[in-house]
Amino acid sequence: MRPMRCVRAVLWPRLPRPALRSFGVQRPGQHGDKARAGASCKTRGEATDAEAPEVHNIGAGPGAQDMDLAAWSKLKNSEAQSGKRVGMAISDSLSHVWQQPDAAKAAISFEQLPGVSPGVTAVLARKVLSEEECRALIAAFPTEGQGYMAGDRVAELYRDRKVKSRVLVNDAFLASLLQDRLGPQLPQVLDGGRLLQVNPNFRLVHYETGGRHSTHIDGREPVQPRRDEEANGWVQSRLTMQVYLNSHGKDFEGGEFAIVDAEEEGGEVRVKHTVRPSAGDVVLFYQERLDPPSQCPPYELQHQGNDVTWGEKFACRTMVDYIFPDEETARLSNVKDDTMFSSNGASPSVLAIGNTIIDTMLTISHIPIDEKIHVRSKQTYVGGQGANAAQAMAQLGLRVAFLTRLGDDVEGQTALQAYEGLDMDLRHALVVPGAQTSVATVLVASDEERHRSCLIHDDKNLMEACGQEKVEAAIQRLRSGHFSAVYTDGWQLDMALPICRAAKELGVPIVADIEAISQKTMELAELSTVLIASGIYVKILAGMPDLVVSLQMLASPTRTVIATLGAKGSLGLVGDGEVIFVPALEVDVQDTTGAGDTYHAGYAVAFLRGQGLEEAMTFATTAAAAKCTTPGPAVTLAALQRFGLAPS
Ligand SMILES: O=C(O)CCC(=O)C(=O)O
Ligand SMILES: [Fe+2]
Repeated sequence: MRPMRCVRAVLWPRLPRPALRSFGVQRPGQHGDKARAGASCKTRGEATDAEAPEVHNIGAGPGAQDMDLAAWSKLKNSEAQSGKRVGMAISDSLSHVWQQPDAAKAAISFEQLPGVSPGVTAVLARKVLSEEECRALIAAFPTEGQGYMAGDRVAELYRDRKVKSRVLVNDAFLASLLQDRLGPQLPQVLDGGRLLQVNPNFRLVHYETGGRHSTHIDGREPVQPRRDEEANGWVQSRLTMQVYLNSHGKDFEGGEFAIVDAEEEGGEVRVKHTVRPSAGDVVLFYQERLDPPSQCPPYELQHQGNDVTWGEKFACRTMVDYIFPDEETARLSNVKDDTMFSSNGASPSVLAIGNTIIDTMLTISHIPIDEKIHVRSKQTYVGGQGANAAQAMAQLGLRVAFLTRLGDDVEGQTALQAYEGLDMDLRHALVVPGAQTSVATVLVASDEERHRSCLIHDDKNLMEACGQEKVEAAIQRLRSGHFSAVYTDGWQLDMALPICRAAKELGVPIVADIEAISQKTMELAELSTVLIASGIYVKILAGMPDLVVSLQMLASPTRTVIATLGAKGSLGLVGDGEVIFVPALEVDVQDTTGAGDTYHAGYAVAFLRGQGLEEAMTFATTAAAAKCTTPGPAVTLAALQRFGLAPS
């Protein structure tokens, strides 16, 4: 067994890096001669070609005979490093066609693309540009001059594409227009970098019948992060923005954007999903990764532009650049990128599933038996494990949709009002006619014994009410990319499990609590991306007496496991890394009710912000401490503010 470290340093497990993923250099056998024949899987960096060889005098490319790849990469990179702009702008003379920003944004719809490996996210945005805008852009395609490359020259330089022409343009207006329209969809933070810009260097592509772009993965640009002195950071792209300017079925047949799986160079290409593009559609997806855990499926999006079988297809492509604090951060990828796109706002959206229980806390002198006593104080709170976590996540700035069972009684109304006050999305709440909302009466004795007794009432009619419709609706929204994560408190599993199964299939992370052992909770543990449970349940789930061994058994490269240990703190592990211990904070404790649920909420928030294990555990610990300083089961905004976790 590895020794446990009391850690302040390990943020992410040190997984072996596959040799070919070492950064920014030639990847032998992938760009080389062998790859030249036909469709090639993992021709990484293939699309890393912001500079036109002709324009910048780079006399060869990965498809050319007269220069080896290392030389080609070096040249290309030195060009990209210089930040040179290529070609001219095409939107200059088109001011009359652009739509009003609000109307343009209102027309856009988003869907998450299926068929991607877990860990990859690809989003299709429809109607980002209007047909008129697209027509104008096509009409403005240069047919000669700087940045223009005819098809035969493209074929010489790039073995994987057959086009009529390809033109590089530098169009800052078009870039800012796209950034504005897609703004909230673009992850603000990715791999520890901040969104910088939609790159103004576009490649316009004109395919005619027989044209194609065969299987590849889009590379980052520049190949090596570029130092930006002014912004005091390192710049590199992370996302591809593929824009379609005319329509399948109308202007051309074939030519679909296909997400594929190709195990080997020249091997069988399995199509996982195809998009029939229409004018104005944009596909956004994560580019090449450099450090996925070796055990995981490929994280990059292998894709192709299918053969155009009739007509002419027009598309243009650019990328989205991020700025990183240092070169090393810029080089790495973060395995949690499945959280990167949110559908309608800058902050990620979480689907929380779990219990609502209206808690009434009665402070009394002692626990009465066969006697009548007066209550000193009475306070009612909206609690329940799921509710505590959901309310804390909302206070911490996430958009929370809450799937919970409520009766149509006064208590149900109280809960709904509290959730509405936090701006939660309540369309998934299941309000059961004639049923009673779960309630708990907590007796808190102020005598020396300090006994606490809890009386819970769950209405059978409530708990057994069929949630099928709500579950189906939630899954549908999950499929359309609406949620960045699912949180479950481990209860109401008749509804939570089907949703978690769908989330797992889609690669949406699942943060789960487990407080009971059953077939269902064991399945939940298996599905979870982040499993946080009290130490005792971690041991029972692993079937091991030792907590560290239990963590090691349950954790994997794709599953983080955290054991909470009350006032002691928490232990966490991901993959085969080192066990992290974060001690609890010492605070003036008023009430520990809901501290665990608040820890879950804090972890989910930090996780969605892309924080590593220790950082996220520290955040969660602080949130739990903030909770302990206030009475009631749900943390208040004021307490979070006092601990610096929410803006004042
Ligand atoms: O034209 C298409 O549909 C795909 C093009 C593409 O993948 C690329 O330019 O990198
Ligand atoms: Fe591509």
